[in-house]
Amino acid sequence: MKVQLYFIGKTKEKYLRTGEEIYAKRLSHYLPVAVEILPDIRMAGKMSSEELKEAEGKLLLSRIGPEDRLVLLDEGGATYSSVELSRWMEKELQRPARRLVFAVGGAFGFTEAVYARADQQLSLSRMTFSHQMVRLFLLEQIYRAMTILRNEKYHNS
Ligand SMILES: C[S@@+](CC[C@H](N)C(=O)[O-])C[C@H]1O[C@@H](n2cnc3c(N)ncnc32)[C@H](O)[C@@H]1O
Repeated sequence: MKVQLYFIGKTKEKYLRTGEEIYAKRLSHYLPVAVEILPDIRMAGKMSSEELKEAEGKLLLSRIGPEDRLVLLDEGGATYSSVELSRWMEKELQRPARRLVFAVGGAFGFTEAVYARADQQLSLSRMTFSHQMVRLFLLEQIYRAMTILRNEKYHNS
């Protein structure tokens, strides 16, 4: 099954972009994976945080098909150890869904409409990270999960 990641707006920091590219490339050796950066909303500076969130949410939902499995990255979501995440991935990849879609929210998170469409929420920690850092952490954790499933050396504990 194809794995799709949606990130809202360009990653501004080069050190994070470089890391994302490295892990997306590594991951592509294990899975058909695509990362799409949803374009920054025009006139965002003139919008309230609610308006911006609404516009970002509509853009994200326009990309999601009825047969997609949508997993939102959210600090309030389910937490797993890396080994548990690998087992979770294994199960997810066996589902009949068209794509396994991970979405990282913008700076203000997701709207209720996006939460309502989601099939699951996944937390990387109870702590809040910047939306741009989460992208790199997510890619690294999916990559780590795939190496665990293949019994490869990357994961050491
Ligand atoms: C700065 S956070 C927004 C936090 C804010 N509490 C909210 O949801 O309204 C931006 C995005 O980063 C992601 N994020 C931040 N910390 C995370 C964590 N610990 N686990 C999973 N995703 C996280 C989520 O996708 C979130 O929507």
